[in-house]
Amino acid sequence: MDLTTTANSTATTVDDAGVISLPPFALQTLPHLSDYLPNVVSVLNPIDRNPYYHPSSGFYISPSDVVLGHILFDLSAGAAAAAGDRRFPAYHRAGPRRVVRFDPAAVRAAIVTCGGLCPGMNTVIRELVVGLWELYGVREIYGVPSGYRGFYSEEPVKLDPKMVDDWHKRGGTALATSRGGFDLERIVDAIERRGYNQVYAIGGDGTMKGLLKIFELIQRRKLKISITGIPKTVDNDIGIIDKSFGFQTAVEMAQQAISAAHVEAVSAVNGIGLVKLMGRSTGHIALHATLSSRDVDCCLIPENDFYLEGKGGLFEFLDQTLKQNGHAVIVVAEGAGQDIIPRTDKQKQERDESGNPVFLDVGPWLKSELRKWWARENKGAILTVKYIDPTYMIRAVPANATDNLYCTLLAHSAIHGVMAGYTGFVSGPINGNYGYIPLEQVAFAKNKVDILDHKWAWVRSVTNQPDFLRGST
Ligand SMILES: Nc1ncnc2c1ncn2[C@@H]1O[C@H](COP(=O)(O)OP(=O)(O)O)[C@@H](O)[C@H]1O
Ligand SMILES: O=P(O)(O)OC[C@H]1O[C@](O)(COP(=O)(O)O)[C@@H](O)[C@@H]1O
Ligand SMILES: [Mg+2]
Repeated sequence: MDLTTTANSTATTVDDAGVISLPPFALQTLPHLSDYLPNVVSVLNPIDRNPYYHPSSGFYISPSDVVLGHILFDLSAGAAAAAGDRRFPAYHRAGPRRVVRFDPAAVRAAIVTCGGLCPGMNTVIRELVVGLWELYGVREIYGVPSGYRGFYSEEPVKLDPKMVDDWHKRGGTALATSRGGFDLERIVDAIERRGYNQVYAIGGDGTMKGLLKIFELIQRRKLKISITGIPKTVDNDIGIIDKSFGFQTAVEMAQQAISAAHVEAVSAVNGIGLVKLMGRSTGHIALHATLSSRDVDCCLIPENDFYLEGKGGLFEFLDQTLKQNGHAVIVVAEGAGQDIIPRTDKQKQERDESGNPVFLDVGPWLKSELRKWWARENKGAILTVKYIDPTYMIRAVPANATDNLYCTLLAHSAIHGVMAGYTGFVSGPINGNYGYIPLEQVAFAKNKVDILDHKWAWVRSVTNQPDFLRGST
């Protein structure tokens, strides 16, 4: 099939019999080394010669294998017509290619971890090392310490399967990570000087934005270096992919904090258990932890502004809940309520080393506001607020079994793509299958909680919390 032609054909149609033809998909072009280097080697995939594994007929992925970015459609004629000539993205499927564009003996691979921690980072590193070594016979694999700054300021660490053997059992990143230190020219100069021709960057949205700049400079310099990003974010704030590795582990860890808050709340007179969870600009952890716990009475996330006083506000809701149940559990994402916490202009400007906004701590602020409210409104009665902040505990742990498996598939997908000569891409699960996504898209695709969809409606029906749309309740 000629995918280019398919990608360019036209609109949704509804024929006389009411049969709907959906618009065709648009194949998302992946950058490839051969785009700017005409003479890149082509060799048969060394997996073919593996003495222990004989690839089956369907083992190699062809360039026309795709994963669809959208799998839900409304087939009613009206909806199809409304879709018009909108084309739906299709991504190249991840996996081994019959022909690779690197001689494994000539590969010098660099692995770097950037940004905040996330369960599973060590597993990804381990599987990159083991996969490159065992599947492709690569022997020159280096860990870049301390994030992006490590390229130009630290000595690399040579890695081999023996060294990384038990890394999947450890939290954090054995390579160390950091924020800031992004000096484009110095990083690319160092990559060139060290002779790396494959770079695997494990990081979040910031890392991907930086990697895009690295990729563009490498292209301008016409270097034979493949660049790939492995999406990491405990907050699950990266778009296009189904979810990020380590997220499930973090949600699981959050349960312990919520259970403790619940026990404290039910064991006190007018007890409120307040738990703050990670989520700088997205409330996925808070939302998923709430849905899986069932002990939560109110979930506050950055995507849904809330207010304290008056009709439909948090205090009114808590008043009712305490009267009804004698206790309440609140989960608040760290990025929630930032607009209503008083702050100075200087505080509003504050940024971390990577340029991320520095938030005021919503947990202690909310705890203090609850106490003030109670003192104002309920003179004489007891109120107990127990505040739990498990922040780093949910991300500084090893990945659970599901996340470990996910990390392995991610690492292998990345290796296969890079060995095939693709560059400037990110691997990730798309609707349950692994695909390659242009780095440019991932760097700017934000995954926010959609408060109009069913999942948030489910939170509201589980908690009965207000929607915080003033005047509507
Ligand atoms: N817009 C950007 N351009 C270039 N580099 C960036 C950009 N944003 C972040 N970075 C760099 O990427 C690295 C990780 O970013 P950070 O935001 O801390 O974590 P994460 O990648 O997990 O979001 C840091 O070294 C930071 O300097
Ligand atoms: O490690 P730090 O700098 O304290 O950062 C804390 C932040 O890191 C996060 O875990 C997200 O980090 P990333 O952007 O690196 O994925 C947020 O939830 C939290 O706000
Ligand atoms: Mg980030």
